[in-house]
Amino acid sequence: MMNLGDVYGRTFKTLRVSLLSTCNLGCVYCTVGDATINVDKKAQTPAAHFLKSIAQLHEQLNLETVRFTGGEPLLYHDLITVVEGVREIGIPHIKITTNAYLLDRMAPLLKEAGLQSVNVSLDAVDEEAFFKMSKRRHVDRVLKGIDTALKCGLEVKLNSVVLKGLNHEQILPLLDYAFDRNIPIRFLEVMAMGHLHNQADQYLFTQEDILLTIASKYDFMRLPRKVSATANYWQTDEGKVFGIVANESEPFCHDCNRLRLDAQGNIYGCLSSNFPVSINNIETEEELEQKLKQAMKQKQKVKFTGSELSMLHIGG
Ligand SMILES: Nc1nc2c(ncn2[C@@H]2O[C@H](COP(=O)(O)OP(=O)(O)OP(=O)(O)O)[C@@H](O)[C@H]2O)c(=O)[nH]1
Ligand SMILES: C[S@@+](CC[C@H](N)C(=O)[O-])C[C@H]1O[C@@H](n2cnc3c(N)ncnc32)[C@H](O)[C@@H]1O
Ligand code: SF4
Ligand code: SF4
Repeated sequence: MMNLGDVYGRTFKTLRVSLLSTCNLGCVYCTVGDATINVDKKAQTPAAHFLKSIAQLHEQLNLETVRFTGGEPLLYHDLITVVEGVREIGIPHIKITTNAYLLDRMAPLLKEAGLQSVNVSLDAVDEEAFFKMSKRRHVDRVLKGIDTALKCGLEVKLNSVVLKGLNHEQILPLLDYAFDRNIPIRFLEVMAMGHLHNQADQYLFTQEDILLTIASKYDFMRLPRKVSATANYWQTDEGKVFGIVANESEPFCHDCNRLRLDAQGNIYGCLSSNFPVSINNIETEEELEQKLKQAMKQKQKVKFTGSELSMLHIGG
């Protein structure tokens, strides 16, 4: 095991695994979304490839968390095998970020396989607003998936991207939906990438805008930020907690502990890096250490603005 750290003392403790790069929704702000499903399972990376890389990385880094993402991870053909595999490797926290369109069917199987936590991306509870954001009908499918996940005993959190003029009026309905069910919710500032990368300023609803909206209904105070967290959190006078991932107005690169692995066997030290570092065919610890050092150099300097990310590829 190696002690990898950069000049800011950052290490890799959370591995985000992009299982595939296709999706069944077409979120207007996303690099992935075009509402097409790649049904060719043979084109997807075999579970064994992911598990080999994850085991090698864990051996070097003593990972605390694996988070599956994509694309849409619930479309990955062998998800149960990779979740079970990660449990066997011994990584303590196994999580997923998903649009939950297929979660109703998958939640019990995932729980059984060892998954603990689900971040559900939900930008609206209203059907028309959901369609505007995701280009898909049937928000009820997502809501049913959330109910099933909760019933199975999975921890659930919500992620809601806010776009000015498209869904900002959903902030309070989303908040009330989450508060009623005691589900933590985080609002996400849009990052300047994907289809909107040139127009992100026009759609950006900032942390401050979000707080002003919530202040029209609730009184709240800020909570101390947890180390390496993506979100800032507040607590209302009634004891309900909500968060904001303020990628644009309050970047959180200074204690970032995340490493990304894609379906081609490449690692990236930063979500915004466009430079793949392949760990395919790595056999020795020394070789992997060199690759990890290369990836660590990709982390953003402590100050960055989301607009610097425009044009770059980002996989969840
Ligand atoms: N800039 C940046 N954004 C990130 C990073 N990790 C996640 N995000 C963004 O944060 C939002 C929420 O991502 P999630 O997949 O729920 O991950 P998370 O916030 O780390 O999840 P928790 O562990 O539950 O806090 C998404 O918009 C991600 O793109 C990161 O390392 N850097
Ligand atoms: C890329 S998605 C992949 C996982 C899954 N398909 C989902 O939507 O949860 C991961 C997270 O990134 C967020 N995201 C995607 N594009 C974004 C953008 N331009 N700005 C902010 N967040 C974004 C999504 O809302 C989601 O919460
Ligand atoms: S945010 Fe997630 S659900 Fe929406 S298009 Fe992107 S990958 Fe698909
Ligand atoms: S932009 Fe890069 S360095 Fe900054 S928090 Fe995200 S992954 Fe970490």
